[in-house]
Amino acid sequence: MAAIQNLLEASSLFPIPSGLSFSYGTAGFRSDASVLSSTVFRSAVVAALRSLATGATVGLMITASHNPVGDNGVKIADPDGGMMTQRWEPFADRVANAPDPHSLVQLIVQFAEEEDIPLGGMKSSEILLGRDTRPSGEALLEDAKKGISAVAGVVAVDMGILTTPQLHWMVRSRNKGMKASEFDYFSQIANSFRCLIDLVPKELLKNKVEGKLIVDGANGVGGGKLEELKVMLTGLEIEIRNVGRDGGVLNEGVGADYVQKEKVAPSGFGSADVGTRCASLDGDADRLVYFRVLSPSSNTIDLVDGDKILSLFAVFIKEQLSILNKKENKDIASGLPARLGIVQTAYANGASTDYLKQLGLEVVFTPTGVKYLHKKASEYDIGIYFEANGHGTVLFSEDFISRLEAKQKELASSCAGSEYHNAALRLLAVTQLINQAVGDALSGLLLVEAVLQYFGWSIQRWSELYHDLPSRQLKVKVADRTAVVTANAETQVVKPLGLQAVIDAETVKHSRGRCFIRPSGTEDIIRVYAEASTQEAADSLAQSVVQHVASVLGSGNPQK
Ligand SMILES: CC(=O)N[C@H]1[C@@H](OP(=O)(O)O)O[C@H](CO)[C@@H](O)[C@@H]1O
Ligand SMILES: [Mg+2]
Repeated sequence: MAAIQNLLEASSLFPIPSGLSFSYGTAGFRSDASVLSSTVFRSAVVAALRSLATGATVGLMITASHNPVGDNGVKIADPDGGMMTQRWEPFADRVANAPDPHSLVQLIVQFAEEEDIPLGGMKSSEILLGRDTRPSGEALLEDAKKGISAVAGVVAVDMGILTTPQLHWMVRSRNKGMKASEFDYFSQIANSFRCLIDLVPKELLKNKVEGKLIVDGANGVGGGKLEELKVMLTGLEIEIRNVGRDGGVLNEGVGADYVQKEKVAPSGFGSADVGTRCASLDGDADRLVYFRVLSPSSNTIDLVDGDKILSLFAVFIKEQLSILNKKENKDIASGLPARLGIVQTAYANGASTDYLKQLGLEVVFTPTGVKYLHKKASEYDIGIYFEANGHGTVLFSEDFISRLEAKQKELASSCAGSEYHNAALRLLAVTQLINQAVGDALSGLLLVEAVLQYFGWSIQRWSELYHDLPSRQLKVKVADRTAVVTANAETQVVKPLGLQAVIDAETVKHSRGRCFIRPSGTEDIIRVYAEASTQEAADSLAQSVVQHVASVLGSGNPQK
């Protein structure tokens, strides 16, 4: 068949580098950019098959997020704008590692048969392509285009340089038959932000949140995009630094991952910024953390991480729901019942979980990686999920949105402008503002700003919602990280046998001690996380577990 011959010829131009193996991991394939040509080509083939299988538009993003500038990566967005279904990950792995074009094509033909995917070009579909600002992105994007055109019937639409969440948003919008350009993205979030600001209760306007927001763009794609968005915003003063134009290197001493893991101010921030509300994006702008520089003489910060962003959103949404469901609300026959769920991972600070539970909220845990959190959050009417590192969003079920729209209409005719009506309008604006496809630093940032204005809170007041337990994260390089197998949302080691008992024995030595280890899905290391009532105790717990891990698994080399 011509289609098969075509695929065979195209793939023979992309030999896989010898001695390497690729894994779809926590968030797509990532590696040194110089070895990724064949992986990107083959991932594009997988994306094309995915779009034929679903009969819908699929996305392919070239990014390595917070990794160093020399790395790159590729991930696939499913038709709903979320991460590619986990069911296809083993196939993506086999495709990436097939030793030669013949075995690759054989694998594809067999999979296409099993999944009933038409390979002969009888069906047509499209892939939206995006990339971040990495210098290697341009050439890799060309490789992706070749992968797509190797599959008959599928066309590539190059959307240019984008943040990862923009691409996911576009895929989702396209498949819903909605406008899906970058301008549409900016318009939707700028308009819904304006709507939330207009709905700030007048009596609270006097508590106006002081001063401007300063944003660290990680020298990545987010800073430039925020500059474009900024001109469409009213009611917010933003200064953007580390946009990547003045010689700064992507993710080097800057960005959300650095700020969250090192707990220091990014480069370009210093004594002049003490006390100011600051935020940091990661390299592809799907993560967001806030911080405040504490002292003119050091770069220590008060970190306001993903757990606190989650808590802020939870408090706000809970308040709007309780306004709508007030017993004395005579204007509506029934309230607006909603199942609100909070989703965290084991990296969530224990103090945040305690706080959220004290608010009476349902908190559940999943393994690391937004693909797990997102899925869990989508089981609720409103699901709020965040990783401590600042990746997360708020998901609203279709059913809840239609009930909310109906309620809004009902209130508009019975009591327009009442607190009930305003609460419904606020929730509707949140459904428009916060990215429904994936965690998005730009839309998350605008929701944080709108909620701070609503409450009239400074960053300091927000940060005082609860006090983080001191924590420490370390990495250990070991001979084979896959030797570690975990269970219970990664909080327990099941293999190697005996290691969990050793971790437990160290943990009980410390007041409020909590510690777990897991193999990273994005780096060739084991991560160690420890928490305790003092920083010294958290450090010492993490350090001693690092040593045990190294001695059980071989070759320890603790790094921050
Ligand atoms: C501790 C940590 O921050 N882990 C990150 C990191 O995954 P690892 O599997 O831990 O390397 O990158 C993922 C993708 O960005 C992100 O989802 C996750 O939270
Ligand atoms: Mg990222």
